[in-house]
Amino acid sequence: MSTGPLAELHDKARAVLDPVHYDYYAGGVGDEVVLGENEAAFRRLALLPRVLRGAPTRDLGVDLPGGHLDLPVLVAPTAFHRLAHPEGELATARAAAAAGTVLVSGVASTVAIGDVVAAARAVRAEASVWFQLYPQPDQDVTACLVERAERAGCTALVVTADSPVFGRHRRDAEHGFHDLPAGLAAENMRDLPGGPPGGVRDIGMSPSVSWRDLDRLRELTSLPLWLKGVLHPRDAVLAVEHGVAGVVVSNHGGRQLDLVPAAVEALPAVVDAVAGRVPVLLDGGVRGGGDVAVALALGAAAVGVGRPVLWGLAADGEAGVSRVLAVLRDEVDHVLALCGGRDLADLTPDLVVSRGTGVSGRCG
Ligand SMILES: Cc1cc2nc3c(=O)[nH]c(=O)nc-3n(C[C@H](O)[C@H](O)[C@H](O)COP(=O)(O)O)c2cc1C
Ligand SMILES: CCCCC(=O)C(=O)O
Repeated sequence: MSTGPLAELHDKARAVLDPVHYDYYAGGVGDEVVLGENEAAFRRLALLPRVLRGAPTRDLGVDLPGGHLDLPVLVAPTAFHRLAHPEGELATARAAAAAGTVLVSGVASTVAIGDVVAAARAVRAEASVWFQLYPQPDQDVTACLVERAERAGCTALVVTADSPVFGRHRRDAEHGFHDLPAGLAAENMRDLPGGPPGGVRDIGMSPSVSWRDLDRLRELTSLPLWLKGVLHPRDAVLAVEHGVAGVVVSNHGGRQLDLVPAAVEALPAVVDAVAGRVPVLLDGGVRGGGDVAVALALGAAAVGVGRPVLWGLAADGEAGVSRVLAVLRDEVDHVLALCGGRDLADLTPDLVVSRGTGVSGRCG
């Protein structure tokens, strides 16, 4: 059982959420093996701190294609925030902007992207919001979504590649949860080609999605493109060859294929394959500053958090999301100090060892 401020927010969220919506957020695919492994894999890793090389203050900033982060944690795209809180994505956007980080706002947002970006910019004029999308089976719909994101002022696109079909979530099937409650909708899907006038189209998944779709997106927009949901190092290389601005190592929070490795276990091979050509992000199972530090030491430029943000939002709206980001910021800073770091570049791979296997001598 975990304790601490983030676990408390999770407990509060569980208490206030409709159990069906709690299970939608919390659940994973299949037997939820990967869901558990994402967190468990971090527990199997340890940090070997360096001593006597500290600094009075630490710089946690990261520059990425599409925006600067004041802390190496951004908000991963998660669907339907108005299930958690009436202000939904508006509250999340304000909290992310105030913390100086990026919100990756999903196509499956219950607030239209233009309103999400406006909420972030009202808090901080230079706030960056990225737009996540699934390439839609109908290319006109994809093009329309990209245009909406550009018009809204998004500064990057995140293309999710791990969902050629949707994962089968048993908790949702058991509850019969298939539709949003009345009054909530995926607002970015309103008034699209082929959809009902004024109404909302379903978000499509396309089993035939291919690298050609990524190329088409590159032709459609000059925004930096991130490819999310990469686990195989060969795909990371292909992504670089297809001109992505960055790669997100992710197993969708254990919600797609229940056979894959934990995100942090897939990270090192992708980092090796990419070889510094573009930044690599990781999401999945990050639940504290120590996890952030481990992921960065293994080569991630920053990490995304999904469920912790949803728990903060459900527990206390904008203030709850702000608290999640403040806790992570404070914990990363503290761990970095304890590792004798002055900035994030001091988190190097030699600081990460496996728990329970001894420490082999490396003096690089
Ligand atoms: C409720 C929920 C909805 C999600 N919706 C999306 C989505 O619409 N698009 C997407 O690319 N990823 C989505 N994800 C995956 C997250 O972006 C991210 O990969 C994952 O949540 C990270 O794991 P964590 O929750 O352990 O931090 C969703 C995750 C959750 C939990
Ligand atoms: C069509 C909505 C997709 C949401 C999603 O990606 C998830 O629940 O994991």
